[in-house]
Amino acid sequence: MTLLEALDLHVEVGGAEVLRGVSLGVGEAEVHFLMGPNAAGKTTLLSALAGLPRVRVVSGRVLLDGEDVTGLPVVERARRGVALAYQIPPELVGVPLRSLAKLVSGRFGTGAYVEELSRRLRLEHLMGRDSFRGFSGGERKRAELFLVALMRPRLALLDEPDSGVDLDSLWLIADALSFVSEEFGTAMIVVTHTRALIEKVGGTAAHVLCDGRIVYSGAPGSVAGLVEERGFKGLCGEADGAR
Ligand SMILES: Nc1ncnc2c1ncn2[C@@H]1O[C@H](COP(=O)(O)OP(=O)(O)OP(=O)(O)O)[C@@H](O)[C@H]1O
Repeated sequence: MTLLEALDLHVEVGGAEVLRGVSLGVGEAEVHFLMGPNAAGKTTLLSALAGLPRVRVVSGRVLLDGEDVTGLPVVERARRGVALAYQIPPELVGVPLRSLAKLVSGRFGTGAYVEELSRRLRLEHLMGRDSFRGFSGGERKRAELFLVALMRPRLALLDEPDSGVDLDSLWLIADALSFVSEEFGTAMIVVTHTRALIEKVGGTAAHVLCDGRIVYSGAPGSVAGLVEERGFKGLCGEADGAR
């Protein structure tokens, strides 16, 4: 059965329509990439799927395991295995990363993976420091992915897990995404602008969102190649012309 289905979603943020009819299906353990120009609505889509109150679903539905969860709050969706990683994680003063990892892994039964994941993401030297406090951009992104992975979600919604990271961190993040997908069978929607990440992870499909609509979907490598070749301007412009 399809794990997650978005059906003709129309979503408003701050009174303006941002998503204008998005439909998307994600099966168990599938990895989907979401690409698109700035302000296309990628974060808004993840927020709507997670159930964040900052966005308002005007029409359309979100189904989880075939059940309509459109009206369910974020905690209820989290209980059903949906985890959302923000673009900018908050600093937690007085809470070392090790304690946070212990708390999360204890709750989700993933204690056996703390060491392996912290090693894969090269976080060992940060485990004693306050979570996210003074972390570099790359360290933040790696630490956040670490915590989301420890939740062993059924569906991870990852908003630019590679933003601002150097090439070494990019490979670590790609490796961790593949590991989590294979080891936990976690399905993912990953927002990214990075072709190298998509090619390294592989995955099921990539989608291009332009001005609140998905205009292209296909095999991850070929969609990423198309984006590089024609640019969002070309792709989004073409879709506009076809309407
Ligand atoms: N609170 C708000 N009030 C009004 N407009 C908003 C609000 N939050 C977001 N928007 C608008 O919604 C649109 C989509 O934003 P969103 O963050 O979803 O884009 P995105 O595709 O994730 O962009 P980026 O690649 O830059 O992260 C933007 O035009 C943004 O300015």
